[in-house]
Amino acid sequence: MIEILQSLATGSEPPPEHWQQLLRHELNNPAHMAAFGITHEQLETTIRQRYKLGRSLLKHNPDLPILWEQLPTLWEFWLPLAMQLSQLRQILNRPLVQGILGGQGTGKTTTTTVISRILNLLNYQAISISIDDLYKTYADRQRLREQDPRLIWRGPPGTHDIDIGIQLLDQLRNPTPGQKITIPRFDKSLWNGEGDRIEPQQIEAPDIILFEGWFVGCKPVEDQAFNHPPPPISTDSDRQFAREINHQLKEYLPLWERLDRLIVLNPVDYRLSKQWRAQAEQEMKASGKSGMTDTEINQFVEYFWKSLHPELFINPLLTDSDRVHLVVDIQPDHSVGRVYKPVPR
Ligand SMILES: Nc1ncnc2c1ncn2[C@@H]1O[C@H](COP(=O)(O)OP(=O)(O)OP(=O)(O)O)[C@@H](O)[C@H]1O
Ligand SMILES: O=C(O)[C@H](O)CO
Repeated sequence: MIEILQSLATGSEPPPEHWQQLLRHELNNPAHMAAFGITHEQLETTIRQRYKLGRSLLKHNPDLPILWEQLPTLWEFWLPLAMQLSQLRQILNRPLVQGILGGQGTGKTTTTTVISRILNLLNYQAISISIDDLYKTYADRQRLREQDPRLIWRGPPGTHDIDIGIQLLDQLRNPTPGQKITIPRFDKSLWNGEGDRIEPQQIEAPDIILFEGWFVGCKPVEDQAFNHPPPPISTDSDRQFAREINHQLKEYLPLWERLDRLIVLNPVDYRLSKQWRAQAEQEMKASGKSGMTDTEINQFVEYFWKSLHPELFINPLLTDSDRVHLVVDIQPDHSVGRVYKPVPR
């Protein structure tokens, strides 16, 4: 399969046996076909279109080496998702908001970058917005920390400006003709890594909005979930903090109501976030920037788990076919594993 996909980069027409292999590969994965709404009748056309699109993407985006490094992910996930979004956008009479939920380092930024490039080739304008863009300003978070010293870092529910997010999604979903839309932006490197809001971006209304974040679409859970929570929620004060954050999460539901669809990037083990974060910090240090120490990384990632634990808040979504349209398993090397529609339990 990988050799066939490598031919995407060469420009020569694949021989008939390669087409047959691509078709068989898809037919052998009915869950994948169902997830992207590919019927047997459309199979051949879809595969040929996907191939053509992949080839054009590689040709026009030499600055994105990840495309060559991750050809199977491109074939199994990014190309079919972008094709599906363009079809859905065509049916919907307004801009489409795609939510993308994934823990730290699951590949949200990479995914939204690649999907936007593919959508461009399909003549759709896409914009990526992160829940991080809604963080309160540095000054506001300083004040928040004075009131509640447990909020040592940005991140948990309570540290975002939800009203700005609601107004933003409303404007993006129903723009008036010619309207310019102001997108808030956040720079994580300011104030010694604490981050602050920066000059917003002004854009024309896009066709598709990719709204990503580490708890996008998560719902509050029953209070009893905190009676015997998973580690690192271990002390009484951890349990108390987790309960309060769970309560805060209610405030975010109006934001999630404005999503048309939700995808979950689901690491095969949520603890991989630590390893991925450590890799990212090492890369930052290698490029001459300052990065966190291993102890700091552990504390940072555990703070997120103590706020909204993936086992409590993400696992229930994996079988929630009403709210989640696609689950994508992410393997330790970042490549995709299974891609499927949740099956109700
Ligand atoms: N499919 C992939 N194949 C290989 N590497 C990948 C893939 N997706 C992401 N990565 C790498 O993993 C790291 C984290 O990816 P990315 O920044 O996209 O994740 P994220 O979910 O946005 O992270 P964060 O929560 O920290 O913002 C990056 O170094 C990126 O290059
Ligand atoms: O850096 C952050 O704020 C967290 O990783 C969430 O994206």
